[in-house]
Amino acid sequence: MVIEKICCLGAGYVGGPTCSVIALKCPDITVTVCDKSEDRIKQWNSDKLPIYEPGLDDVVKTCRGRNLFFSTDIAKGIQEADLIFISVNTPTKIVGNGKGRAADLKYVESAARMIADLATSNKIVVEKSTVPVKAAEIIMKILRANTKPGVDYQILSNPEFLAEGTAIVDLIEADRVLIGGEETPEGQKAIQELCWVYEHWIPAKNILTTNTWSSELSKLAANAFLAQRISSINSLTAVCEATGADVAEVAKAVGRDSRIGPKFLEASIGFGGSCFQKDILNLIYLSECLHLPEVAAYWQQVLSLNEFQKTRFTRKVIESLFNTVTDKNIAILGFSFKKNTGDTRESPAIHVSKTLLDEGAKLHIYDPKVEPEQIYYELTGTYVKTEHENIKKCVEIHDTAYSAVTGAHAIVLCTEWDEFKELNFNKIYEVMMKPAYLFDGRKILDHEALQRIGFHVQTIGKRLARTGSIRAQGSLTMP
Ligand SMILES: NC(=O)c1ccc[n+]([C@@H]2O[C@H](COP(=O)([O-])OP(=O)(O)OC[C@H]3O[C@@H](n4cnc5c(N)ncnc54)[C@H](O)[C@@H]3O)[C@@H](O)[C@H]2O)c1
Ligand SMILES: O=c1ccn([C@@H]2O[C@H](COP(=O)(O)OP(=O)(O)O[C@H]3O[C@H](CO)[C@@H](O)[C@H](O)[C@H]3O)[C@@H](O)[C@H]2O)c(=O)[nH]1
Repeated sequence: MVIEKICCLGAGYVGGPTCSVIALKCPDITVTVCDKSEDRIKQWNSDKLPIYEPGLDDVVKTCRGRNLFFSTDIAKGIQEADLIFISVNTPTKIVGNGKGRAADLKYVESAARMIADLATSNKIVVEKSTVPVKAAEIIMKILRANTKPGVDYQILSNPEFLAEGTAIVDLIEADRVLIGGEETPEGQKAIQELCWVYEHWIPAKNILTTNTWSSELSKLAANAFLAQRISSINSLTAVCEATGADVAEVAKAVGRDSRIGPKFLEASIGFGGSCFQKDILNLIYLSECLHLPEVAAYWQQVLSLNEFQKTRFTRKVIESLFNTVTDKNIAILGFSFKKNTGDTRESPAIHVSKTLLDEGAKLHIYDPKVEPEQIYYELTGTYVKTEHENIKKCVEIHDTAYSAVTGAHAIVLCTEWDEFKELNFNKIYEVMMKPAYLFDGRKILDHEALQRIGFHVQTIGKRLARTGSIRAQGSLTMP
């Protein structure tokens, strides 16, 4: 089979950018991205795309209407396609068996059932969503139990490794593409067909093929390893603050060992995003189901350390502000889980903001890409506007960082947006309450320069020397 038409179920952070890049690099293939959400598809077809991702607008503008289409007509998409990506969400279960840990596969299952109902010709079905090991078996069972005469399915696993904020570059210059399939001649043929799609721009040596279960597990393993590095360096921040070591210096020295490498060793207030926690919980649940409590406990510690880090940082803020933030104005700079995305899922800024609100603070939040409604949603758990009225009494969303910090007792920097490095802190110091506190949760500012201006500065993994101009009002170190 030559792949002429691809359909993708799920027009989210993965389906949208991935298929846009496939359309860009494969002008001979027609790509249709389908979603059951009319609103989302309307946005993909508008000038304001539903997600912010550097470079995405240009790719979509080049291909949309040419060989890239966004549609709610799932039936047509499925029927016409030779190959179907399943890129639906796989959140952590919130009820029932395995709640709080297992992945909820209801959207994957419903996508498989739609394909089974609607397909009238052979399909290669590709699991792109992140799933527990053996999830492809569920898709296989549903499809093969409902096969119509003359329709044959091959199921592949092709996990996605893009990171938000760098998705387009990650897709175009992928370190590797991973494709798992059945160890049968038909399975191997399907793998080769998907390889052919990627070979339009990915060197063949960077396309790894495995069996289905290795592919599924590799995705969980990659995220677990990445998150483990962050928890490892974050665990040392507490040691640095207590001893006078500087975590940036430690990370540099450790990362120079070519066996360890320098990437993903940035200490922070903790990792966020929709993937790390969810996928490690998934791995923990899998380990428990396989009666491997030691393995489960090992990965659980990566998550526990992350919670500890978020709590430790927030406690530091409160303790420094004389152990009370009641009625104090706190400016929160950055609300997304990392720079260059408007995504707030599991953002550490949510933990910081909720804790400060519980302690009675008034928050002034600024983020260059997160919509106010999204911030209110994260703080209330609902998009119902009338339910936001209460929180609006203590949370104000600002259009600029300067407006957010005016009259603030403290600034808490939660996301490493580049524009925060360019702020005029002399001007900011003037408009803040005194003593003026600044907590840099991302280690991106020039702390010595801030101290010279007069700020009381605290950061992660480094005990800052008190300069002459500083009259320390709170404890500078964590217990
Ligand atoms: N966000 C990332 O950076 C990232 C990276 C790699 C892998 N992943 C994985 O990819 C998957 C998708 O993640 P995401 O962030 O794109 O999720 P998302 O929530 O942004 O998008 C999922 C979309 O699927 C749609 N959908 C659900 N069921 C559907 C159905 N039956 N038919 C059509 N559309 C349907 C939803 O309406 C939603 O728009 C998850 O498994 C995630 O773990 C995410
Ligand atoms: O040294 C670091 C690197 C990252 N982070 C934080 O870790 C979180 C996740 O960052 P990142 O991994 O860059 O973004 P994600 O979009 O969550 O991407 C991860 O999760 C995706 C979904 O599975 C995978 O595809 C990617 O490969 C994997 O990097 C963010 O809060 C970052 O601020 C740190 O604190 N220190």
